[in-house]
Amino acid sequence: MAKAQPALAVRLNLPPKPAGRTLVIGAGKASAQMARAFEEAWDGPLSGLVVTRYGYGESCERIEIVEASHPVPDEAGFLAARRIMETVSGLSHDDLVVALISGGGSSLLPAPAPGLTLDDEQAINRALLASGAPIGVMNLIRNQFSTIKGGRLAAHCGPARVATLVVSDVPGDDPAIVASGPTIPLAGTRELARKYANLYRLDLPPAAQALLAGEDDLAPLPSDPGFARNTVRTIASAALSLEAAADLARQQKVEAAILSDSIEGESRDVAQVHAAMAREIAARNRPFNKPVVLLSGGETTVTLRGKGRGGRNAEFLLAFAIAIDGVEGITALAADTDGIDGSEDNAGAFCDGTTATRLRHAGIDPLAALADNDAYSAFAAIGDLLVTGPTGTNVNDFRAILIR
Ligand SMILES: O=C(O)C(=O)CO
Repeated sequence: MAKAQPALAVRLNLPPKPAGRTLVIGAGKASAQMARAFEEAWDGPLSGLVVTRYGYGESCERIEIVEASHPVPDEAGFLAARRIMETVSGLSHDDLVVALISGGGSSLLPAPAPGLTLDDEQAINRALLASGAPIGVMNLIRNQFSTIKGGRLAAHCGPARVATLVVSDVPGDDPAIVASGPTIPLAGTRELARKYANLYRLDLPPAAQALLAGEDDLAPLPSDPGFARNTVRTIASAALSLEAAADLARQQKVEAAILSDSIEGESRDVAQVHAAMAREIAARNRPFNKPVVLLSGGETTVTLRGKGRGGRNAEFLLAFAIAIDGVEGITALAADTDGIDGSEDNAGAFCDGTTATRLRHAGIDPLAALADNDAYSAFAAIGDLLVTGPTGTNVNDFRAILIR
């Protein structure tokens, strides 16, 4: 067994060792790497189970890693959620549960509420993914349909203490939203969920509609006394990744401007604003002097209208490429930091002022590709996809726009 590293333990801000057992549970695209880091840092006995996306596993010595489906849940996730609940059953006041939570956990931990099936939970996820709703709204709605989300897992751990370590991929870094907060109660009522479901015209299965039409159930509240000893620490976030990118740019003698770590909105609209800013800098040196790199993060959304392939970052970049068509001196990267942009095999893509022309030369009409939500195919055709494979972290979107 590898020797524990106290320095890493301090950096991860780990909880003190308990008098009783230490159980590690977790879910998300970064959870396997978090489990491995935890094993390296923890000086004491432990056991546990975490679930991550297919292909995102790591080899751990003492924590079992299970893989399951994302973004639409499957049977493997369903079984993992059940086993995680069993792992934290019957604990004592002296035990410690360490929850390793990162984005993606919502679909990796399906646990349908009474009256719903896994099929229903899959249908709910598909409806949410196609709706264009921001993640805060999606997860508020998901909470209504789950026996594990919204703090229900933490409630099940009682009377043990729960220490949650979070890698945040949500705009604003509210830890209760990351992975639908299995160990952190989320403020939000069924009435609010109903309103959002109507606003985003969610096509929910009948059993989910019936459940949503009913009264609030007994979801734990943030003020529940059972949570008084629990702690939550965010150990990585978009803000930190943007600051690291800015430092790197400055080392290369390029000024960096962090626009925001929490940009939300329809990808193509967000692209228009970023493109307008980049063109303004390219033409007039305002609001920043060249050379500068504009950095931003958050989570944009795509309202599906077409039948093409591609995630929100490729869609952002296709709209951006159209908006800077022919402009010199602008180069952009947009990617999902977990290594997978939506459901394809790319993290994102690159573009510049020649992209739209190169697409036309390849026989692709950029506007038609955008209308069909087919940005992946477009960038694949000209060899401008960014393919990293799973990165082991997940702090959401990353955009870098260099203006020289
Ligand atoms: O809820 C999730 O799974 C997300 O990806 C956001 O954290």
